[in-house]
Amino acid sequence: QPAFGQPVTYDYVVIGGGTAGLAIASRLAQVASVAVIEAGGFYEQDNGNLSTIPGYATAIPFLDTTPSYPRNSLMDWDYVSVPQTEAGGRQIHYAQGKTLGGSSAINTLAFHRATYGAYQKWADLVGDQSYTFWNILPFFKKSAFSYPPNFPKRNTPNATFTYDLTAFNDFLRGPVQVSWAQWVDPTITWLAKGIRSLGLPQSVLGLNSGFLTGTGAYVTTSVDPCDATRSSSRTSYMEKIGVPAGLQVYHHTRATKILFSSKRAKGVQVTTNDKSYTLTAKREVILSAGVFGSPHLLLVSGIGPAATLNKYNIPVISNLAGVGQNLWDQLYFQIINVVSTPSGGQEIALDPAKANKQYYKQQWGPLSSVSAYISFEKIPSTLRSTFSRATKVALEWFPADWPEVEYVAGAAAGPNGSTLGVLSASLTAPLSRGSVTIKSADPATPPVIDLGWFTNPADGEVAVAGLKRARQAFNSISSIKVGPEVAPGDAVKTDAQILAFVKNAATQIWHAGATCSMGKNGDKRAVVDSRAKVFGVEGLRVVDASAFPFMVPGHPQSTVYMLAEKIADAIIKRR
Ligand SMILES: Cc1cc2nc3c(=O)[nH]c(=O)nc-3n(C[C@H](O)[C@H](O)[C@H](O)COP(=O)(O)OP(=O)(O)OC[C@H]3O[C@@H](n4cnc5c(N)ncnc54)[C@H](O)[C@@H]3O)c2cc1C
Repeated sequence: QPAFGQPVTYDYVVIGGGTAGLAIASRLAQVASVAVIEAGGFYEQDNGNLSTIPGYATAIPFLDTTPSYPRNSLMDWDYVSVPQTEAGGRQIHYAQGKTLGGSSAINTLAFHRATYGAYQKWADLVGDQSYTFWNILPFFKKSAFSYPPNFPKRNTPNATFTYDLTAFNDFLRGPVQVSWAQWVDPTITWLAKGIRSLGLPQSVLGLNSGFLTGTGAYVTTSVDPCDATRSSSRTSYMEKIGVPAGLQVYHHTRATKILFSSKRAKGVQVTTNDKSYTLTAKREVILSAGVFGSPHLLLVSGIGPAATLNKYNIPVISNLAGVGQNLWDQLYFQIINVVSTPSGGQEIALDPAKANKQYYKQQWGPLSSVSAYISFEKIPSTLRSTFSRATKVALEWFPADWPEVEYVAGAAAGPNGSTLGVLSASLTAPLSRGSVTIKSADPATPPVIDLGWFTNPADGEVAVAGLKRARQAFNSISSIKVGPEVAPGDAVKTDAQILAFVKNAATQIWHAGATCSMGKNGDKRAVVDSRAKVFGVEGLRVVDASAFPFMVPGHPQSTVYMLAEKIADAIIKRR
């Protein structure tokens, strides 16, 4: 690191050493000098095994979504939303990784791609056909390497599958390590059977070939199968492929303002240990601070709706109405039953020493795995017929292969050594929109986050149908159910009761995006063009989940990596 506080100049200054930030920085640093500014540090120190060991991915305490969550401010931004008026007035703690690796260091590791239709929609919306599935496939392949399943080690004959050998280009050996769980939770195999009973067969290709709707599969995960540890953007882009010579990482350093000379981004004001200094960018500033951090930093730097900027006496650099708007989020709710089948959570709770031994000696057992089975569908006609006309019309915006609901089969330790079977549903075509704005010009004041949950009544209608389908799936395997339903509970029967339940119980699945949406010039939601360049200024791009034009169906991390690779390639080739 250069002498502290010295003005330093780089070709590129990347704000945020998260999922997208480290990926794009690592590629650019092979041909140029690059500074990465990251507010957090090293997750092995600040979150220990909770981040590293796959089996703990869903057990990180600060993923609690209530405002009284146990804090770990070394790792998390401590974002809490405004009360969600249509979701029981609840305030939601929305965890976001603050560490090298960003949210890829705390996420739940599911790794798959969206659909042909979704990426075609992206291409059409932004007016750039380089975003179709076939055109972005090379960047998916460049970012991630997939190992074939290890069936002998998996040793679960009722959880075998076929997959698409061509989905990953093993020859390119992308840095993110992707694999199928080497240990399968027995309860999940039962729940998978329940989901299949809905008429959603197991896919022969898996979930990385552009097809999701109407099928399901054991999902690939961002886990390195060689040592059964999390593959984050840091272990992959900074360690697996080596730290490129041109890369300088400023960790524990916060970006407080993007600096402009006239309309050109020329650097970033940063703070380390309360000391402020400037990093100058000869070519570009790249903003990768995430779905909440990126719009927040744009706003305090003078890019956003003029009315908001004027209110806080922030000089307007670019009047862009879309900054912080168009927040997409996927709501998530669960059917929970005590079940008679064994589970990983139960095994860990009953005999932690055995689970530890299996993990450390064999890289196997419940701690080695997040072995979810995931399925997607459009709500079938029998339930769809109950939708209002407005909901049916609104859902027509989504392409034919874009699912409306995702089902995830999971399991957890229950009370007194029991197992809880968890079948969740989440809305993959949400129609409510939230926003991110500011209440102060001071970058240290947290942004105002309104998730907008259930503000479009269509989401309530789809959620009711989704919950009924998940319950139907669970009831098809009633032989493993023990006692009454734990959640929502047998008393929750009518549509009105189910709606009240989901509004009060739904949480995020942490897939927020699109707050600095990509789009065509003139589109009032658009903040960046298809090359991720911010409208109205020079030398500034936004590259992260905030720059998506919408949240893709399913789990987005593979698409975040793809976008980082695509924009890095465009910058390097000057396209
Ligand atoms: C709990 C959780 C579970 C999830 N599960 C899954 C899953 O199973 N599968 C999946 O595909 N996706 C999952 N996701 C979503 C996925 O991880 C995110 O969409 C993705 O990681 C976002 O990448 P990003 O680059 O946009 O932001 P991030 O990875 O969050 O990176 C933003 C970075 O910017 C830094 N930063 C922000 N502001 C500043 C500043 N002012 N100065 C310096 N640094 C700053 C942050 O500290 C962070 O490191 C999950 C997310 C979470 C939080």
